[in-house]
Amino acid sequence: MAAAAAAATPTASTRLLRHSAPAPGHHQLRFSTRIDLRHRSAARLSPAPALLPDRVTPFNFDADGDDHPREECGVFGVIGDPDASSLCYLGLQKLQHRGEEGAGIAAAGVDGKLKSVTGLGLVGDVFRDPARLANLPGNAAIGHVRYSTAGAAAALRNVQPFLAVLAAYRFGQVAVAHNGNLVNYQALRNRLEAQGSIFNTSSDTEVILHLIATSLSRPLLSRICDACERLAGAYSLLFLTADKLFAVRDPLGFRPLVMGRRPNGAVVFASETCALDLIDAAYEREVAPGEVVVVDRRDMSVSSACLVPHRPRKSCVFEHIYFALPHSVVFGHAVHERRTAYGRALAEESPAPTADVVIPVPDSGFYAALGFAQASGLEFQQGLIRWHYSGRSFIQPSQAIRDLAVKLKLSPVRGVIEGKGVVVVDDSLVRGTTSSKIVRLLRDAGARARCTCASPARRRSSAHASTASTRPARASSFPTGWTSRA
Ligand SMILES: O=P(O)(O)OC[C@H]1O[C@H](OP(=O)(O)OP(=O)(O)O)[C@H](O)[C@@H]1O
Ligand SMILES: NC(=O)CC[C@H](N)C(=O)O
Repeated sequence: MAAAAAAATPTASTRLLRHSAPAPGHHQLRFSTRIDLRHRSAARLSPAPALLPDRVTPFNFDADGDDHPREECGVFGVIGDPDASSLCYLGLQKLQHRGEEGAGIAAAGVDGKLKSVTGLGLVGDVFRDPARLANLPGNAAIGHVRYSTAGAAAALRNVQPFLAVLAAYRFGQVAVAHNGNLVNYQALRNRLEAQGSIFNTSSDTEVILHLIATSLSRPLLSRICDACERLAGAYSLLFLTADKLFAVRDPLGFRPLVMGRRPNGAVVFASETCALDLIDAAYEREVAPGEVVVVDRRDMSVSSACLVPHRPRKSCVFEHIYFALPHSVVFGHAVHERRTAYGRALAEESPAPTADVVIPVPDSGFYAALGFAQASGLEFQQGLIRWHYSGRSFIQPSQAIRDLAVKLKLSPVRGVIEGKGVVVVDDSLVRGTTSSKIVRLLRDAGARARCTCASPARRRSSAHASTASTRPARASSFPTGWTSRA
């Protein structure tokens, strides 16, 4: 059929089409390719470097001036387990803190057919109806929780995994889940559209599928490598086909991706080790920066390929400061140990000899405050209570809602702080929404509060995406009464 279409259509045309009448909640994308060979040959002769924009920012910034980093997203994949989609659901629940805008799972059935279910909102909401998981049989699945970097947050079509049919090729269906931000995606998209590709979403992730579809390499692994070599920015990716699961990490290792194994031999990939722990998968190792790991479900063989020669890592420090859960191991280091060390450093740089008590801004400020208290010999107390029915205030969509969310989220414990010199330690300040509210909360509760932030101010941006040299909080955004590390 694709050949007939190609004959009828002289121009190159790569289509990513939604099924004409998708079932409610289903987001199945059809990727049919009609390509003019002359056009494609010409494109192959031109150089294919990663297309870099003139200016890149450390984090993705919204056009509406919402200048917070939007780099999270969680990916999870399992292969070789009959309960793959249920395990995926649990893994995504554990990664919920990495994205609350949308969630989805794609699974490969025993017949080799891929199906996906996606929806807006939390994992529990998307899969509230048990029929949705039941509709995803098979022993391999990948999943995604989204915190958008490109493309509308509230659009179902942008929720991953994307499921595409490479109709003109024997590879069949491919599903993809992506954590990261492609800084050259607009340039790539412009080029692909000029060559006839038709995009179905406004997500940067979709360019990866079009690059795979238009690559002339064989087999699919080579196509994936070919596509990834054109990407600039951050990508930790999971691809699922009828018989394989591919895990890919960008050459600089911006975003985390780990690999583990269940007692029954099933291989698991996740953004954070906390999701492995939950499903009794033993942590084996990180997917190395620039590596592609391939697991074949027919014999469960695991092989590895290298995208590009080794380059120095540029892992995102914000993973350790805020994004990841404290019991995860990220970039080979325990997150809670890193946070405690940041708190100790803060105490050394800004001692508080006259304070009575140290309190954290829960949850993610906990270990930094503990480190501060340990290093300064001060009492450590829970002076703010976190209300857990609200999501992470940092990832709420509008400022007005964020303001109310902080009030809803944090309440002072008057008995702990009243009349005392209180050192308040938070892990990070992004917009200052939380910190400015805390100053008023604590003053009203009768405390003499000194508010501190365990992250140094961000002094400069680095190329591509958030990196170890990027400081997450901006000095200019620090509200009155707050200090940070130098
Ligand atoms: O300066 P802001 O824009 O307010 O963002 C920074 C705040 O957001 C984060 O907490 P979050 O509400 O996500 O809760 P958590 O620590 O429990 O994850 C972070 O720990 C800070 O408290
Ligand atoms: N935060 C992320 O990793 C988001 C993935 C992808 N760029 C999206 O916008 O959906």
